[in-house]
Amino acid sequence: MSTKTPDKKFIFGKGNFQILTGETFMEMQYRLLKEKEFKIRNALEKLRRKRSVLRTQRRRREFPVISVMGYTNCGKTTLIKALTGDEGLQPQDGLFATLDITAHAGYLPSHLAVIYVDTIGFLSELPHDLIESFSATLDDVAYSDLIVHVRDISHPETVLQKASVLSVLKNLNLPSHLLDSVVEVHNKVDLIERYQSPETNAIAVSALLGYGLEELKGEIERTVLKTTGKNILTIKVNLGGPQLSWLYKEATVQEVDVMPEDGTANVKVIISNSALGKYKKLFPQ
Ligand SMILES: Nc1nc2c(ncn2[C@@H]2O[C@H](COP(=O)(O)OP(=O)(O)OP(=O)(O)O)[C@@H](O)[C@H]2O)c(=O)[nH]1
Ligand SMILES: [Mg+2]
Repeated sequence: MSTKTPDKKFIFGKGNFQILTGETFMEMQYRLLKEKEFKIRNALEKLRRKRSVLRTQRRRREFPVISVMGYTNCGKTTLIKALTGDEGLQPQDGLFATLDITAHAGYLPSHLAVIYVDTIGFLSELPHDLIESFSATLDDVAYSDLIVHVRDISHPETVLQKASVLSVLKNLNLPSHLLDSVVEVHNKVDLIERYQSPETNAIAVSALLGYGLEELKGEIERTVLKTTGKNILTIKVNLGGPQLSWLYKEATVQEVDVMPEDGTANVKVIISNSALGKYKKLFPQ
């Protein structure tokens, strides 16, 4: 499982500012990051134990949940492995390699932690009596924040497969915000010479060779920030007060720029609308 701390270069910012408690600024940031990592681990553990945690109100959840869907064998598990570095994942050549829904943590370019949900692959010729139980495994997708639709672009029937996936998605009664914001991924581009996507919005990747992953993460981040009502802001804080610790706990701190002269710092954060409201109430300017 990937619970790597985000890029130290960004997080640790400048200087080694001495805080009144005797803990250095670097030590404090390290401790706060550890606490954050602990929180992510807990959230994942809960997801594992109880899939219906996905049903806790979308808006109140701390980590955006991204459902990775697509036709069987298109490379969903390989892609999640590449995005999260989760070595426990086992892609396989064959139908229905993934038989249960699992959750995996990853980071987007601005250090936003997200949870990717690996789902069971679609198949158009699914026997009739199985369709219902297959759809039941996808019930919880309705509670995710974003759907990533992976396609095996090298498959001779890729267009039919897309149509079949979209038709199942339509029948799942998903909220319209999910259907309208699907990120389409064209996978296995390494098998096609000089691949040019006919769909302008699709992101071309090779999950196996790691091509196009940064572009995909960027697109996922932009869409997730939009759909979850999060903001990227720079907030000036007094290092003697509790603001910085609060932001580490309740938001995603991206960058801390310390001004040793006056004991303040400019803190770049990703923060939800609701956490921002709380912050303004707790720490009025
Ligand atoms: N050449 C190539 N092969 C890939 C790529 N991504 C995945 N594969 C291969 O495609 C096969 C299926 O990959 P999986 O990740 O298991 O596919 P899946 O969508 O999770 O499959 P199910 O769980 O069965 O629905 C494996 O043999 C992968 O190695 C890619 O970008 N390029
Ligand atoms: Mg799989």
